[in-house]
Amino acid sequence: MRRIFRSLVSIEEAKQKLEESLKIERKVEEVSLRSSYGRIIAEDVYAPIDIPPFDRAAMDGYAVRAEDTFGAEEDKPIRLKVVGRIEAGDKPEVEVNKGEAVEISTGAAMPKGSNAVVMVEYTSAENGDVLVFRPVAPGENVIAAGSDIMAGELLVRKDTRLTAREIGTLAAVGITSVKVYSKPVVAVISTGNELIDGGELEYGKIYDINSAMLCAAIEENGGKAVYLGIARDNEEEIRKMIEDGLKTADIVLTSGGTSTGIGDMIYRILDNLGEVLVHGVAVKPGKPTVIAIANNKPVFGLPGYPTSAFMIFEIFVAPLIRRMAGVSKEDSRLKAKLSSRVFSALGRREFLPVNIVKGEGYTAYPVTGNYSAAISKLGEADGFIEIPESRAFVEEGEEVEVKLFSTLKPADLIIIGSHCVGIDVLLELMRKGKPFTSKVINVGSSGGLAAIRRGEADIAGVHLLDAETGEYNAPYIKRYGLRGVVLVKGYMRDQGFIVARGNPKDIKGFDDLLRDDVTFINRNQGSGTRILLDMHLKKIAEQRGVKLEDVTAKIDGYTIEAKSHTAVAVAVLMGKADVGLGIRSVAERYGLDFIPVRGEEYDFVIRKERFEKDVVKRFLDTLRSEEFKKELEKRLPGIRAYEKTGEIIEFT
Ligand SMILES: Nc1nc2c(c(=O)[nH]1)N[C@H]1C(S)=C(S)[C@@H](COP(=O)(O)OP(=O)(O)OC[C@H]3O[C@@H](n4cnc5c(N)ncnc54)[C@H](O)[C@@H]3O)O[C@H]1N2
Ligand code: MOO
Repeated sequence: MRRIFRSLVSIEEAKQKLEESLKIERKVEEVSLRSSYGRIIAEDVYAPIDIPPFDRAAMDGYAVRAEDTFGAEEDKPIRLKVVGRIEAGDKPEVEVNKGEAVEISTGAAMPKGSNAVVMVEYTSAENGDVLVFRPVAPGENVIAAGSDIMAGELLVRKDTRLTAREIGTLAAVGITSVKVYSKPVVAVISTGNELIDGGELEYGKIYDINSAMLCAAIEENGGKAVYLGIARDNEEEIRKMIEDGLKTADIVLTSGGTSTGIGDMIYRILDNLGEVLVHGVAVKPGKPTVIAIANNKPVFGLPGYPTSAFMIFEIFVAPLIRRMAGVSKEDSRLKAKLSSRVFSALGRREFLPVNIVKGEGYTAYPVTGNYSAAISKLGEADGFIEIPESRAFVEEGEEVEVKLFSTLKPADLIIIGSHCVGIDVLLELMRKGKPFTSKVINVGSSGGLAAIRRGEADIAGVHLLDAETGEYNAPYIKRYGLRGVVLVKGYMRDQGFIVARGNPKDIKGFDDLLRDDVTFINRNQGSGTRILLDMHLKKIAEQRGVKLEDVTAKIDGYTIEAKSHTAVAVAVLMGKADVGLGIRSVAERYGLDFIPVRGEEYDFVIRKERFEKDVVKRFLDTLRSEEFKKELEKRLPGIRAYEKTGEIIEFT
């Protein structure tokens, strides 16, 4: 029988159960000081000796009795008898008596009787004597014993993370090894027949994401990751790997196989090996989480979806590793306004990854789409917001608290708008100069214009076709009432029909879409490609003297909407459709044929005052460069610079 989650527990309940069943031990080990960087010291360390251990000369010169030099002047030097010489490292055998001096070098131990050093610059050697031209005060140019560190002083406090500075201090007092907390060992197992670890990707297979990601997250939090491999969806194999993990590790993590499907068996295995504390948490993402105790060790069955696995790791596993490793972490949070309304699952607390952009205050851009399955969304995010169980949505503009993954580093260049691979090439060329950081947020053309209005984006990439005039972008800037901005003409993207290789259905134009033997795949409403299609269909309707609906009704597949150019190409590749509209570069990537319809003008909107930014200037220079033009030709067929590229239209 399939197991349906009996009842979801809240995050707090799950943590409580884990807390009650776990005895957290912090193990300690001794490591050499030289290899202790970044470790957490497990003891208070007191200085066993004074540093410096003896009075020592701070300058090259002569060790003297300060009193003997009183009254010395440039034209009335005092003569002292030189009775010896001490180098750094020597044990001083001589003594300085009244009227005597000892030649001394920086770092050498001061001889008995002396209490100051006259710098060599203010002396002159003469027949075994030295003439002193300036007086010194007692203690001058001498570093007193214990003045740096006094024996018995606390040097480094327990639980401190050792950096170069602490390590230097410990080295000063002769410490060569330190007690540090052992890194908790965390075993990582991926499960799933579909997973492979590099190599050629057969259809149906995917590369293992979770193990590499989790191993890094373990190290980030102060643990030691041990990767055990990929277990097939086979109860025996998974159980053996978990048992191996339990033998060597303090914590065992699996990912995948936690849910209720046919291949999902982690629950059963852990139920046999130990005690399952939690099966199902009221959280999104990460609902099908399993937490168990086996051999007195915690075992976490993380969900298979990468973002789900990561968030559950952050919520439950990371704090546990840090406690065992003695690592502390400041939560860093900030308040931001939400860029657009988001819907959330009632009854589950949602941890929604967001991207932070600074305009007037901070704006949080939620990642879009099915983010629990999409790893790249997590890579782009700066942190996440928590949406309570009781909320079905959070409104655009509402203030939210963002918990940051790490310190927020504002990017030098922020581009928000419609996605285009041409931008990636442009940024790559810009990077040949001075290094800079950039953030590209893909929220569609209209989202880009909104970000320009709010002052969040330096640059917005847009391709909005005005159905009335057939003109790109400029009509929309007017319609949006944007002022103080410029439209920089970008490049052309060839739009056309994507068809199977050899064009077996002989598609020549829009009329062919109405044929009975042709199946079409459409794009989503609001996309530029869809507007282009409907513009042409309207023309056909006018020519034939019928309504637009009569034309669209004749197209098999008009109501089937793909969300991206790539999705259109894949539908054609798999034979689900004969034809779709999209850009040439995607058709070529999939080895499909392409019949051009028209060029789409992809442009950039920039606030005028941002032209003062160096990176914005460089962006423009690169856009207009011959190199960019060539690089586009070489790498992105169907995206091309043209005579208008770099032209500027002002909107005042
Ligand atoms: N009928 C139901 N189906 C699903 C439910 C449900 O409640 N009822 N829950 C969904 C939710 S929510 C999640 S989250 C996932 C979690 O499922 P599993 O933990 O059983 O994981 P799998 O099915 O094995 O994998 C899910 C997904 O992730 C991919 N995956 C797995 N491991 C890796 C890895 N190491 N690297 C990259 N990708 C990985 C896997 O191929 C699947 O695509 O279940 C939903 N289904
Ligand atoms: O719980 Mo699943 O992790 O929503 O995607």
